[in-house]
Amino acid sequence: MTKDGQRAPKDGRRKSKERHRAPQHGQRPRADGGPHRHTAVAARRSRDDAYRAGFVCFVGRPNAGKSTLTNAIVGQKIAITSNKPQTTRHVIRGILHKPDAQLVLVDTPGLHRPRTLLGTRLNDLVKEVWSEVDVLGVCFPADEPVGPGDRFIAAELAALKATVIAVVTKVDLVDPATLAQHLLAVGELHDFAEIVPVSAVSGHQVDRLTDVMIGYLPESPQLYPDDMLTDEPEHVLIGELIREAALEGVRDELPHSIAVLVEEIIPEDGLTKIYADVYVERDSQKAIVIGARGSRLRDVGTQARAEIEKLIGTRVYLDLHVRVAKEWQRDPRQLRRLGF
Ligand SMILES: Nc1nc2c(ncn2[C@@H]2O[C@H](COP(=O)(O)OP(=O)(O)OP(=O)(O)O)[C@@H](O)[C@H]2O)c(=O)[nH]1
Repeated sequence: MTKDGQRAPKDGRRKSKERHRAPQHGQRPRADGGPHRHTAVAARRSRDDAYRAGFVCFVGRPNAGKSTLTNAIVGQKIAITSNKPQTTRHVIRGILHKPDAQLVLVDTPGLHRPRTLLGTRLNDLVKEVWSEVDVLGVCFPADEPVGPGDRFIAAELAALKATVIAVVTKVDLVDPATLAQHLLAVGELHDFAEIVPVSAVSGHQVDRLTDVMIGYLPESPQLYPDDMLTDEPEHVLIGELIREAALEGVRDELPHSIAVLVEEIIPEDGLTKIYADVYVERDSQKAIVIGARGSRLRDVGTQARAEIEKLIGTRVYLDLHVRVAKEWQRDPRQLRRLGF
């Protein structure tokens, strides 16, 4: 990036290729799983046990712990997490492979009362996913009392065809008596098929939750190849890692104003060059993200680069550019451009 924020000419840069192509959520993909599929799974399966596969979605109010739980189940950092509500914007899918089952996790933004066009789009997205999955895990954080946000979600559950399970998250943060009371309060919200307390941080009951959810999946052939952990395109995952780094330590109102668009990914010998734009809504926000003499943006770059290197396994050169897209959360054209 040059001093006035302009980029060098784009000559010679190739557009990135998406690594995996897979069907949209809810849509059954090819039974042969495409070119990477191993045949070993079929052989491992015992003839008596039905193989189960299907889609599971965690829902819940913002900050309920959905992304952390998704990561704990899939065992790799796929959905980004942060302690700011509404971090998750994209539907990100993690895939858990077991000898007798395949559990496909769809991660959604928290459902909330919308205040902007972005809010409305996010809620529509959440409901679209709900109508397509086999199991819905509604997350209730154990360290916060059941409140209006939870009741708002519970009221939306009645008409669904999916099996609805209550997941009481973050149980490591409360004592047994508080947990017991919380479980009772949750039980009164809806006629859940099961109520499972878990801690994604300590790992407590994560395996049990997985088994419970698999039990409610339909009998089905394997849906995805054995080695696939997510079918999100690489540029989306990279954009999310940059956004996560940009959210670190900024003022509370800023997270909702940050969006990231990865423009180009250029693999070279052992090095991947990544060019990305960080969008904010106002000039004042741009100054915050860049920091004094660019110090903050440098930190964001350093942190994001380390995470991206873990994800793609090569050294990374990261070029970040901060741009202002005025009021992008309310502007349909801008929202489309930013992928919403
Ligand atoms: N102690 C503890 N903290 C947790 C646990 N699960 C999540 N958290 C923390 O809670 C915060 C929110 O977690 P996320 O997984 O980002 O929540 P989310 O529901 O995906 O949030 P949105 O993206 O806003 O919808 C983060 O700071 C997590 O580290 C848990 O089991 N124990």
